[in-house]
Amino acid sequence: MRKQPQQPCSRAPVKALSSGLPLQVHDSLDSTSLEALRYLDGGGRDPVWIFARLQTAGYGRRGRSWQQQTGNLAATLVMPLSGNLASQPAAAGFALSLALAAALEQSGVKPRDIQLKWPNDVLIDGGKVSGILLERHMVGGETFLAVGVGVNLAYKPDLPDYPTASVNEATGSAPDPEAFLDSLDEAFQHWLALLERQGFAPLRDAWLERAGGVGRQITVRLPNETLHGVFEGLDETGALILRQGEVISRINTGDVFF
Ligand SMILES: O=C(O)CCCC[C@@H]1SC[C@@H]2NC(=O)N[C@@H]21
Repeated sequence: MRKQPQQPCSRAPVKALSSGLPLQVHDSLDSTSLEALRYLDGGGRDPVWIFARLQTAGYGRRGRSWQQQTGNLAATLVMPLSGNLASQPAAAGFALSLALAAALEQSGVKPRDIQLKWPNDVLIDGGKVSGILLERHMVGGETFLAVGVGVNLAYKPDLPDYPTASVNEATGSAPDPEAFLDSLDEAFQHWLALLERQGFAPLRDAWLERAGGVGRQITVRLPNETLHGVFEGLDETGALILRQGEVISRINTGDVFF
């Protein structure tokens, strides 16, 4: 029988998702990913999803802030980094992107309107509907992965830098965040199990089938420079392969624009 997770930092109720994974439910948190760190610091070791109805200080990749209002999804899964993920933690981001596409379809978003954008964004009609944040934590000699995910279910933020989307806008109704997380987790566990059985290749193939910009000219903004080239695909670690004339680069971090 699965052990109940320790709850060192909160008395948040714990439910079980359909997959059997426990779910901590918080009314309000600064950030589910910060709570994940507190969970580990407080001695928590078992896998757990941490979910907040309201998140007041969410953050994203490269230190950006992540706006979330009640009605949208904010959650972080803490899990030991083991198996194939240990050598390839980035695969978790591709597995979760694929799971997001499936959960969005289940919520009524048309498959043809859903597109994946490297590394881990999911778009509806070109607008960003979700973001994924992967963080590695070393605690007591063990390594854990915190997989944070935010999804615009009910509302989309108005951002100056890029277009955004919400499920509500796409389908006319907003799924319940906990129900959406249940379906997301189920699909995520499916892709993680496939990663364990067959490695990254089937995830890479499935991701590329739904990805935007493949085979086309794209722009990649890196911390210190901006590159233009053809998006050739992903390598065996999930790095983006960019061709500029005869020069092939493998990019591990950056923002892509189609
Ligand atoms: O696109 C990004 O930059 C990633 C955004 C990740 C946001 C989620 S919301 C749940 C979790 N808690 C956080 O503070 N961030 C992640």
